[in-house]
This record gives sequence, structure tokens and C-alpha cells, in this order.
Amino acid sequence: MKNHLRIGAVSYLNTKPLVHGLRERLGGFGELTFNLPSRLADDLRRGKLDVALIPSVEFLAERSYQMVSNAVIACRGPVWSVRLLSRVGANQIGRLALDEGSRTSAALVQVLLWEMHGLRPEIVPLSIDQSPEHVDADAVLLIGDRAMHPPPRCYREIWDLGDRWCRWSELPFVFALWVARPGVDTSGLSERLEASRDDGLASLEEIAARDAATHGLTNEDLFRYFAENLHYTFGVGEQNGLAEFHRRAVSLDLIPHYDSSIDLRSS
Ligand SMILES: C=C(O[C@@H]1C=C(C(=O)O)C=C[C@H]1O)C(=O)O
Repeated sequence: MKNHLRIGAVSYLNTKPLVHGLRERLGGFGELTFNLPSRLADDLRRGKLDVALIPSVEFLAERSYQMVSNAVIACRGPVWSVRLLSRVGANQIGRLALDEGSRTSAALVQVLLWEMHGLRPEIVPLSIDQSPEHVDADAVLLIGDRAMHPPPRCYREIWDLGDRWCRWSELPFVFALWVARPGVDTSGLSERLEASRDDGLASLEEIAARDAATHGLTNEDLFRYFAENLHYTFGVGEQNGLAEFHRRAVSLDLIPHYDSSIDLRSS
């Protein structure tokens, strides 16, 4: 019998262009569900999903995973939806709260604080329903839709992590990619994922007009987020950016070290 794939995608606005028309395109080939990035990674690991759009750091940490598409969530400058909000100067952060939805940005902020300020702060969680103003920490990392709204005035320093990474490394940054568990037959999948991405990129105005108001954004802002902040194709720059992030995360022991370098080609 032909595979019926269980496919998980990120539930944030950033993913809308990647999944445009995907349900219809999958038909009986697979079913699509949505969740927070960190939960998608856990469900893929536990075998509850066959394929998922997972945080890139989870792919880097698990050698048996196979990248199944060149459709990714990346940026080449400010990303808008990944922010560090700090009550103190960034060089004084002692206690850092990390958005429960994140794995990649959770590692990225630690890489940047180390590289820029030699800091290794104490880490505490920020659950998805917890308000960032009420957590006992010097700074919070926020990702996704809730990071897109203007932050309250209590913060002294605000970092856009895409901007910080791209200026510091002079490379793009890859936040999430489509990955399959080992042993899953993914033939025919990459074409569907890439066709949906291409269709989504050709329909950004329509997607922005459909989703902006329900998220408290203007159509123009959401369009610009898709068109200017985010980047949806895994090219040579993205490959190099991911390899550099891999080295930095390994050197901080945020992911395990392996002898051979990672295979970043998508199938
Ligand atoms: C740009 C973003 O990329 C995301 C960030 C992720 C992470 O930090 O683990 C994972 C998936 C993406 O949704 C965002 O969520 O705002």
C-alpha cells in the first residue's frame, strides 16, 4: 500500500507561504497538521509524525534525519519575528528566558551572547501561555507571531536575531526545514512541498490580505514580512550559514559533536 504520510508544519504566520494549497496538493498522499516548532521536533522524534518542518538545530543534532525539500524558513537580514527583549544592557544578561516554541533561536541567542559578550546566562523556560513581562529573567527570547507586536517599554535593549546573525556572520540564517524520519518513503513529496512554496510566493498579497487582520497586522506589513524579512529557498548562502551555525552551536555544546561534517544537501 502507498504511504500515507503524517506531515507537521509550523503554526505561525511565517509558514503560510510554504503551505499554500499544500493540503489539496497532498490529497491522499498525506495529512497535514500544525503545531509549535519545538512540538513538531518532539513528535518527529517520537514517531508521531513522518515528516515535519522542524527547527534547523534539531536537524543538525540528529544524524539520521533526511532533509526532504529546498523549501525552508530563512532570512538574509532582519527577520522581525525572532527577538531578544532585554531589561538590562545585553552585556549584563544573567538570566535568560527562552520561548517554549523555539529550539533554533534558543540556540542562536546563546551563540550570539557568547560571541558578542562572552556571556553564558542561566536559562529558564518561557511557556507559550506565559506573558514575557511576568517572567523572572533579565531578558526573554520570543519567536513567531507573538514576537511581531511592539514590545512594552520595560525593555532597554531589543535585538532582531536575524539582523544580528546576518551582520555578524555575513551569512543568511536558516530557522526551519522539512525533514523526514529515517525509513520514511518520501518519493513525490519534495515536488509537492516546492510547488506549494512557489505557489505561496506567487500569492503573497492574497495570503497577507487573508491573514493580517486576524493577527493585528496591516496587509502591507504582513506582505513585507513574507517578501522582505523571510526567505524560503535553501541556496548556497543558506547552506553556508547553516554550516557556520552548526560549528558555533557545537563549540558551545548546544548540540553533540560528530567526527564527519553534516550533509546539507536536500534530496
Ligand atoms: C522566523 C521564525 O522561524 C522559526 C523559528 C524556529 C526556532 O526558533 O526554533 C523554528 C521554526 C520557525 O518558525 C519564527 O518563528 O519567527
